[in-house]
Amino acid sequence: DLNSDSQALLHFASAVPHVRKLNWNSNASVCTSWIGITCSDDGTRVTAIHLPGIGLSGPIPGNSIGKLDALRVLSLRSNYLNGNLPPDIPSIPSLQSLYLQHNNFSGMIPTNLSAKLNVLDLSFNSFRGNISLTDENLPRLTVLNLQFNSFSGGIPDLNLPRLKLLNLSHNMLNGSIPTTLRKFPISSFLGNPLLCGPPLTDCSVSSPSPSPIYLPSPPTIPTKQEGGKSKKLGAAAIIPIVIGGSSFLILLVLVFFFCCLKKKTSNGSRSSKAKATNGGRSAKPEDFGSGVQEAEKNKLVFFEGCSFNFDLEDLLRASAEVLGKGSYGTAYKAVLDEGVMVVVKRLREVGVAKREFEQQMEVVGRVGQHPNIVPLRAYYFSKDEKLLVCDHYPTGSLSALLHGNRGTGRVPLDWDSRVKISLGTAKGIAHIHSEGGAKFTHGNIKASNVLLTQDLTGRVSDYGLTSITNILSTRGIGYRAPEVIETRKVTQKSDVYSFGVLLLEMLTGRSPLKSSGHDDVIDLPRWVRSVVREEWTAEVFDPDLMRFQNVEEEMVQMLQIALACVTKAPDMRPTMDEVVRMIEEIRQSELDNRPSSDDNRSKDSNVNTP
Ligand SMILES: Nc1ncnc2c1ncn2[C@@H]1O[C@H](COP(=O)(O)OP(=O)(O)OP(=O)(O)O)[C@@H](O)[C@H]1O
Repeated sequence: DLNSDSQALLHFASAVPHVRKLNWNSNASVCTSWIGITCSDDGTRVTAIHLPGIGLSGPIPGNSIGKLDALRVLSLRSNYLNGNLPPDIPSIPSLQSLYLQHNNFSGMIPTNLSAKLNVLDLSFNSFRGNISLTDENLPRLTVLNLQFNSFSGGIPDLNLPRLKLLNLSHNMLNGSIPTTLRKFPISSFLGNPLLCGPPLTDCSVSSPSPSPIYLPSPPTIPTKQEGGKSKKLGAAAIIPIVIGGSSFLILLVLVFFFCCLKKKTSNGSRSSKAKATNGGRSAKPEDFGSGVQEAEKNKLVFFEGCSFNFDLEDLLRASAEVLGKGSYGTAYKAVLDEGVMVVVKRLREVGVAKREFEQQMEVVGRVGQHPNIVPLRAYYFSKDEKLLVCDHYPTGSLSALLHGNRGTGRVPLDWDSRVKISLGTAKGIAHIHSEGGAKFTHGNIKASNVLLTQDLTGRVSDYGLTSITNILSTRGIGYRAPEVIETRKVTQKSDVYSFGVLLLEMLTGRSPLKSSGHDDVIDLPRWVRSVVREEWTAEVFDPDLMRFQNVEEEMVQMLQIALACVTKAPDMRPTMDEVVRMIEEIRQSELDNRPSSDDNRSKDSNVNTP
């Protein structure tokens, strides 16, 4: 009964030290006031325990939680629990979901498991021995996550018809992957150098090459304070910088004079045709057509499949509004005669010749054919003007949705939408990386470059511009990987870092850029790591997210992914394909275990959720 449940819980709380004090006391109601406890509808039994990241440490005593024989969900993930898992816990007959990831449990998995288990997540622990699971004892299993442990031996031939998500990666498993499990993706098995067979390399190949291993830093494990030291430059480095800098300045002044002179003499140029407004004011000096010469020779180049029916003349006649000034140039919203809205980006400082520009546009056009990418519709190149044309997205960017309109009527972006946008964005970047070739990067991943469709699908914009403009966005500095700050070279791994910062932004609700200017930058990864080090992970999350129930587990999983992406060493970061798979796993378990996150749900309506 409820009394014996509360006695067992008090025994657990007194035996297991915890940093964050639990408010469990025998005088208060277990069901309505004890933190982390959910009861059955009639309030007679404890059905779920959610105690993620509260600094629980040491072993769990037997005869404590194991006595809660109406328990359906147990989530003790992201603590410091260690020792063997008491066998009476996974064998609780009613247990459906067991989340113990990111602790330091060791020993073997107990053999007697609840036949009702639906989710078993023991990942990121030190469990060892064989994976002693059988079909018979787990007929309902849909999620099995054992990644990052020390399991050894062969994988049992599990025929689990309901299993949707399997992750055995990064263990010490060997032998051939059973045929029943070969339908799972390669990511389910990576990081087991002695494992072979589809989807890994064929077993006939003598020694399968070890797959790359990256170790995401678990949020509750303290890491060393990051060195904030700045390197001093020696004279040998300063002299070329000074000489280079001065020559560049002189060149700039000359170019400026030349441009002024040229402008004065080019009367009657097309610029007079363009009507541009900026919040109702004329924005003549900013007209995106002012550099267009000999329009008949340099027509707009449309990409294949583009259904737009306008030409350069129409574009230059359109009324335009400045959307914003970015590092690569100014973006205008242009309304064409038929009411069609497009965005014209006027590039500045294009550092390549026409041929190279066209080649890059070919790649950009090809890469843009994906549901999570803003396709480029057309471009224009002449000596004095370079324009890119794409669709206008009235819903705006992720940045606007997260940080804009902080007033009272504001509707915060809910968790499910954030997961959907993150997954879409990750897929878009992964596509850019695979379709564009190993050297092709986005180079400027940030929340204002993730545009949203009406149904909140994330689409990545502004890709592939770093190589033609030779500009590193100063506005994106808070998203920039540490190695890019040193080398000024963007890579696919630096895109992964920037995406990690974007995930942190989405989780914390904090922007890595302060609106007051680009010098004022928050180092989000450093801030998050420091809060996590203080052992209270929940503090990092956006207060707007805290009102959605039963999403903490997913938020912590997403935080793990973000922290893996912002690992300092580029090689240790996952690839974007891996990131997509990791987010999909969250999405999948979310779909399997939880109705959508709306704030009206009753506390007990989804006890199957961590
Ligand atoms: N196609 C579009 N539809 C709607 N809004 C857009 C579109 N393209 C850009 N924007 C918005 O216009 C503003 C200016 O965009 P722009 O890309 O020029 O600069 P940025 O993203 O702030 O910086 P950067 O040049 O470093 O990418 C941003 O707020 C961006 O979200």
